Amino acid sequence: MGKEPLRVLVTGAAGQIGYALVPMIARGVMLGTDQPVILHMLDIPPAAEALNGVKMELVDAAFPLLKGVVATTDVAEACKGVNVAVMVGGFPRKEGMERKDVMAKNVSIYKSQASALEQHAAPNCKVLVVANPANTNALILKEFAPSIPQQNITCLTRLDHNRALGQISERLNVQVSDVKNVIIWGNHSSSQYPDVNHATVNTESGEKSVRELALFGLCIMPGRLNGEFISIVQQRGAAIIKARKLSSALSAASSACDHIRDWVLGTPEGTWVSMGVYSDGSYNVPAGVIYSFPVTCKDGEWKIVQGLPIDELSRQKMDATGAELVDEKALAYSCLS
Ligand SMILES: NC(=O)C1=CN([C@@H]2O[C@H](COP(=O)(O)OP(=O)(O)OC[C@H]3O[C@@H](n4cnc5c(N)ncnc54)[C@H](O)[C@@H]3O)[C@@H](O)[C@H]2O)C=CC1
Ligand SMILES: O=C([O-])CC(=O)C(=O)O
Repeated sequence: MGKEPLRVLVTGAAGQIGYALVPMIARGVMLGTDQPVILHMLDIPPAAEALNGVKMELVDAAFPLLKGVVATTDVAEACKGVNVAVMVGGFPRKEGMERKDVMAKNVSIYKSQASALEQHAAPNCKVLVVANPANTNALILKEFAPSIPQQNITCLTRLDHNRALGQISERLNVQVSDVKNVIIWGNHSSSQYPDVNHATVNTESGEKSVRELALFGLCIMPGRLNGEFISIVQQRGAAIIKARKLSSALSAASSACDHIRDWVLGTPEGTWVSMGVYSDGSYNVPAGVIYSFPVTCKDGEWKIVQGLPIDELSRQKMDATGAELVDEKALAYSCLS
C-alpha cells in the first residue's frame, strides 16, 4: 500500500517563489519521491486569476505524486487539514529597502493567518515562514497561535546557509556537496552571522576544516573569512535584487524544500543545518525571539546543536543580530497596536 497523501499549504502561491516552489513539492523534492501530496495554494483576491493559472499548469504537468490541488483566496479553506504550511505570502522587499521597511505590511498578515492555521490545520502541522521579516513574522505567528506547539513554528535561514556553502565551494574550488556545517546565527537580515569556524570540506585526504584550507592559501585568505565572506553572504539577497530587479526565487524555493525535507526526514549523521527556531536562550542569545541556530533533525524533531566553542568575534556578531531581533519584536508589536 502506498503512503497516504500529505497536505501542503503554500501561501502567496501566485508569486514568484510560489511559482518555483509548487512544482518542486509536486515532484517530491520536499517530502520524498514516495510521498503523495495534495497542494493547498492561497493568494489574495487580486491574484486569483493568476493563482488559477498556476493550478492549470500543475494539472498540465501531470505530476504522478500530486493527488489534488486546492487553489483559493479563502484562508480557512486553504489551511484545512494541512500537515505542512509554507508561508510565502506577503510583500517582498524592493531595491533600496531594508527588511524593516516591509515589517508593518507583513506582521499583520501573520497575526491573522496564525488564527486560521490554529483553527484549521492538522494537529501536528509543521510551519515554515519564508516571507520577510521571516524571523519576526514567525514569532508573531507563534504568539497568535498559542495552541500550535512552539517547536512547530520555524523560519527560513536555510537559503543563507546554502549561500554560505556555495561561496565556500566556489572559492575553495570544491564540490558544494563536500562542504558542511556552516552556521547562520540570528536574523535573516544583513545582521546575520555566517560562521565558518566549524565548517569542513571532505577531501581526498579526509575531512579538513575550512579555516585550515584557507590557511594554506587556497583562494580565500583567513582574514577574508572574517570580513568579505561574511558580508557577501549577508548581502547576497540585496545582490540578487540588484541583478534581477526581483528577489531570490528559485534558490528560496529550493532551500524551503531542503528545510522541510531535513526537518521531516532527518539530517545526515554528522551534519547540521541552520533553522530559525524559537530561542530558549542557548549560547546566551536572547530567549523569546525566533533565532537561527545550528540544528540536527530526527524523527520529525529539531534539536539545537549544543556545546560549540564560540570565539570573541562570533560572540559579538551573535549578540548584535540577537539585539536586532529584540528590536524587531518591539517594532512588530508597535505595528500591531
Ligand atoms: N527567508 C528567505 O530566505 C526569503 C524570503 N523572501 C520573502 O518571501 C516573500 C515572497 O517573495 P516573492 O514570492 O518574491 O514575492 P511575490 O510578490 O512575487 O509573491 C508574494 C505573493 O504573496 C501574495 N500575498 C500578499 N498578501 C498575501 C496574503 N495576505 N495572503 C496570501 N498571499 C498574499 C501576493 O499576492 C503575491 O502573489 C517576500 O516577503 C520576500 O521578501 C524572499 C527570498 C528569500
Ligand atoms: O533580501 C530579500 O529581500 C529577499 C531575501 O530575503 C533574500 O534573498 O534573502
